[in-house]
Amino acid sequence: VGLYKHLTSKPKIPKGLKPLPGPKGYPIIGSVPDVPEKNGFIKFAEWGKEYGPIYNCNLAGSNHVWISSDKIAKDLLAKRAAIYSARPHIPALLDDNRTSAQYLPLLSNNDGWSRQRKFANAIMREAEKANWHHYPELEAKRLLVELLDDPSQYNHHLESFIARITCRLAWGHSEPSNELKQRARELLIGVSPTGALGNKLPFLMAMPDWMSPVKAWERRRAATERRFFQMMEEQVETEIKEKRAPPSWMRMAIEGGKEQWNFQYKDEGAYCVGMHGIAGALTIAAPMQTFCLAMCYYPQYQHLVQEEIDRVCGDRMPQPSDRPNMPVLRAFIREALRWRPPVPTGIPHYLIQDDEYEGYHIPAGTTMHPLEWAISRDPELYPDPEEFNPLRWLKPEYPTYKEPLTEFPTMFTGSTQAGYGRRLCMGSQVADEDMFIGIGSLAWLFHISKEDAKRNIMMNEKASISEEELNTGLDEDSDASSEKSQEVKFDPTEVKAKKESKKEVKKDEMDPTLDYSILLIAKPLPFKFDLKVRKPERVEIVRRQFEDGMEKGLYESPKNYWGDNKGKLGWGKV
Ligand code: HEM
Repeated sequence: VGLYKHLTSKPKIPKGLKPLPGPKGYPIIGSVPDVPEKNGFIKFAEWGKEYGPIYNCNLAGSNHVWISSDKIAKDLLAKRAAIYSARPHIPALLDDNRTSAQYLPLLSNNDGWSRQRKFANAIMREAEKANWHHYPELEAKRLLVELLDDPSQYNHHLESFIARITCRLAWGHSEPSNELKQRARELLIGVSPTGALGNKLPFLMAMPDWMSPVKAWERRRAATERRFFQMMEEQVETEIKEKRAPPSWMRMAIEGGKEQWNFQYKDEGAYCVGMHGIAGALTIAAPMQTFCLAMCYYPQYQHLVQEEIDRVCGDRMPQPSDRPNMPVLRAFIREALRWRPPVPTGIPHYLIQDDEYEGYHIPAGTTMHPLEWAISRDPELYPDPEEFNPLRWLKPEYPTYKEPLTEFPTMFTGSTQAGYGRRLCMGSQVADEDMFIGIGSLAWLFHISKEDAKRNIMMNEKASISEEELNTGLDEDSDASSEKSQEVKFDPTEVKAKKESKKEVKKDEMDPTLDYSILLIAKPLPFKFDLKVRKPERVEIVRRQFEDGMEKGLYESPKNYWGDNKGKLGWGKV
């Protein structure tokens, strides 16, 4: 009875204030049954239209507030950051994410968080000064060759591209990239509300391992992760002793030591570096895959980015110094992030003290969601928000247009996708560089289309993709050839409005551009498309450069860290 009373009790509303509106839900479980597992963020956005840009929702006894407006998110999460910067508890992890100083993005704003953010700032600035050691350009060559040789594994190659850059930044080597991808995937499952069962049924985490497979899975995940991070630290330590350690975040952690970074437990530096590796490994691959998807369904725009690349780069691959000269490429990237936000529900903040907003009461203990999906669909700011339309960043008649075009549009940095207030993403500059070079290189070499896709490119290796993705079906009938539309023209000096060709986007569940994975970071599920080489001479150029790099030993092969994977450590079943 006590538990029932606790779960069904409503917070007391101080005099003069109103409760936030929101769906009523059911006793105890609240609105859980009304939220579909797939694309739940669309349901939350619909409720935003029904109840307003800030509303309240009970989910299994805990209080959640969903924000669909950038202004409100800034008013609360940034301007009142002192009380809105903690994180909610994630039940499916063994150690308390808020205090364990393992995962910086999941820590509450305590000493561990300040210490690690300081370290993160330093490693990012240092790597940025060194132009990220040109790792994105180096890995872009390997990516293109892999796509030429085996396009059917495109998602594996795109994810490897990102993971290899992050591994090089983190530890100075690309060989742990497959392991990093798996670590990222497993942690993502562990922390996603739609991932590990322990997040839906927290009591499973209180049982002994033999009664709770989900707890045993988490134990193996956590142990494997710890050992992996330790091994990487040991490797860099040895290399430092032997004076052959490439620059890396781990090397900075070791050389600065406790004196500089004030790490409080033995593996803290290894975790902080590893966490940055993980944060980078999957997030950036999502917009890269979204870009390919958008090119298939909005073919009228692709020639714009190709023209720009040909004009600026000719037969060499894009490089970081091209950035000011390529507003169109930046606009495609910014639009891909807006159209399909990589973290559509946002990463939640947690309110530590009762608050009031515009006459509404928000009780302490509320989980606050900046709902990126809805925030990036504000029709005032983004007319026809469901359309992928890169011109909204390039033509003066759109509210989002900003000059000078040498600087705007920015890509990830400065977008709402990077979060709010004191918890702003630490990796936005890495993300910008990786996406600019990665997506730019794809558009430099390939024409992406669905039109001639005769083969099924769904033969993903198990190693490249998680079970939830493998299990989701492919709509064999979907074919973009019916989506042919006129090419759109864009002249940067043109001021007058022109009517763009419009394409109808189906908003029902069958819309293939909404077929995304269900975890916290959403990426398109594998889909059919065709990669056609645009200029055969570019193939020779990129192959030659890659072979040169191979001869110089610049490209390491992936390493297997756990042998047959049957011991206490290794890849969990996902
Ligand atoms: C396109 C790629 C990326 C996206 C969409 C993304 C998104 C986000 C979001 C939404 C947050 C939470 C912000 C908040 O709580 O208000 C975040 C935090 C964070 N991100 Fe990123 N991120 C990306 C890339 C990266 C990369 C490449 C790194 C590092 C190499 C990184 C490191 C972090 C860290 C450490 C935090 C935690 C900051 C804190 O809680 O204090 N992210 N990111």
